Amino acid sequence: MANGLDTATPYVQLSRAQWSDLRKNTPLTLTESELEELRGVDDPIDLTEVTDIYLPLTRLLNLHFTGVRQRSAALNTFLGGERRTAPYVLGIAGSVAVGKSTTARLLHTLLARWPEHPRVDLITTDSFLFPNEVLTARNIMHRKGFPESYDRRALVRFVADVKAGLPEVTAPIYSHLEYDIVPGATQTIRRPDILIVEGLNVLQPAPPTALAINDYFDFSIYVDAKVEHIRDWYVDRFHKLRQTAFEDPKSYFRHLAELSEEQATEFAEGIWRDINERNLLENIAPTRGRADLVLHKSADHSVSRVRLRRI
Ligand SMILES: Nc1ncnc2c1ncn2[C@@H]1O[C@H](COP(=O)(O)OP(=O)(O)O)[C@@H](O)[C@H]1O
Ligand SMILES: CC(C)(COP(=O)(O)O)[C@@H](O)C(=O)NCCC(=O)O
Repeated sequence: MANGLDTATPYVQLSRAQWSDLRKNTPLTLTESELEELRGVDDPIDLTEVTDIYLPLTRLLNLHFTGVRQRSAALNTFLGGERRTAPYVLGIAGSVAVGKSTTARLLHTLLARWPEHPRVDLITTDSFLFPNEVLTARNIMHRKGFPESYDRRALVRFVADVKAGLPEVTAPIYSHLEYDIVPGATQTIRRPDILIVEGLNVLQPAPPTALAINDYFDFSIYVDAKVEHIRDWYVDRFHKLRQTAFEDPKSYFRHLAELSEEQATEFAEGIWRDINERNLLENIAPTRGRADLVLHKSADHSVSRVRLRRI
């Protein structure tokens, strides 16, 4: 039990210290100014967190990537002939405001610095939200982020096409500023070594007889924290956004820049309670057990323990 490795459960539980030891000799390839670029709004992540948490994680993913490549080479040998190796797909799940996008952007940068997988792409599932016009027509604007607010069929098709090695696969683009899909804008994924898919619902199981995006995942990470901490982070970030993004004339929330401090807190707590917390409890948290790795954050946003699934 002492090293978390000899329990009978499918999970290995590791303290922060045990996990950070698993960095071994993985070098730090990120500078303070690069980290500044990758950090999310109001995310206090520093280079110690990168060294202690993200370097062991990239070491694990690099080893796992190599294992998956070897497995697919074995299949190719069996089947004969030349076959293109499929991109390795990594899913990142968790609540609104838990810091998934910082995790995803950091892994995007760090993983691309390994010689075995220099081409890493990142997609966030908000690209597959229905446009506000459709959400309004379906009377589900207040359900943005819930499973039914996504074009799930298009999302599954997208991940399946990337995994199948299609030379170019396109996706729409969502703007947090405009709070909507950007009409006509697309992003193109061109056969990366690794595709990171980040979003609230990436671990949702498929409906009967269909496939889900996680059927195409090689590895998945759930970013976890106590609900009351995530709520505080959401409200704090809302205040930060009021002084930054919401001041932009293009911001969907520009009218909120005018609210008093108390009104803004009340507004943010309302959205948290009615939309994001509900979605977390009903749809997102129940998928945590499906993740290969859970990063558990404490009140100060730092990762305090890690759970790795070994079978
Ligand atoms: N209203 C907004 N305006 C601008 N940026 C936003 C807004 N809401 C969220 N963001 C940014 O969008 C990204 C995704 O946020 P979110 O879905 O809450 O996930 P997470 O906090 O887990 O990364 C974050 O980088 C966040 O800072
Ligand atoms: C855009 C989101 C649904 C997240 O999308 P994801 O990329 O995780 O699929 C979320 O950040 C959001 O805007 N939720 C709606 C409620 C709110 O404004 O907080």
